[in-house]
Amino acid sequence: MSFTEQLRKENDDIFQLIFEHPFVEGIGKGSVPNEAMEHYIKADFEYLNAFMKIYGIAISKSSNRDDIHYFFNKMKFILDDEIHPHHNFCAYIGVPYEALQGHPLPPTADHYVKHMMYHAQTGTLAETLGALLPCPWTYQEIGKELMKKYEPTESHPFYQWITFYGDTGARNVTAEMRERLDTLAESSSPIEKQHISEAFRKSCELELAFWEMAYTCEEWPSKRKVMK
Ligand SMILES: Cc1ncc(CN)c(N)n1
Repeated sequence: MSFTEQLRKENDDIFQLIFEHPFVEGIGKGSVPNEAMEHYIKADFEYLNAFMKIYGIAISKSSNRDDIHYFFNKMKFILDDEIHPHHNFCAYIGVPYEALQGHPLPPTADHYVKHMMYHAQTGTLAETLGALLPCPWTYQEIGKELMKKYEPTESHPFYQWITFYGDTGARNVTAEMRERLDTLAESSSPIEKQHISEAFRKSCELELAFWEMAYTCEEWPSKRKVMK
């Protein structure tokens, strides 16, 4: 079993909880409360901005052009392609995308991006990938699960979102990241592998928490607007 297969197996409990989450199930059924969706897009736009900055940190840790090229392409994927699922959600709630950009992150999303930043700043490239991998992997599996369970057609309100993550483009993002991490893990020490596993599990937890954050429209306790 490869290192990332092992990670997937150890964290299957969280993957199953994600598939069952009411926000995710709502995408499959074609009905999610507008406020939850708006909360999700606001947080996810800024989350993906932070994700690209972490790719930037990963570039600074890269030792060859192949790695630099890889992270550069993944950044492009977020900029050019991953806006489509956001547009799908915006169309559903009838709010312009621009109105949902530039908002401060709610606590859970804030925690998630800082968790990834921490591993990127203090850990190796492999540890950084361990913290990043649940992002593409959980969504790719959500897309696959929803396609299998709901067999959406073009008239489904979230057809674009589901097919985007269930289709080959998103599958490749996960496969390529797994391949890189598996290669790096081959020369990682047991303690480094431990750090990668911990970073991976916490990111899985935070993926689940992100859906809950959006579904419950989580705010900072004081309700006062926080600075970005
Ligand atoms: C929080 C989160 N996790 C994952 C993805 C899919 N890249 C996303 N857009 N947002």
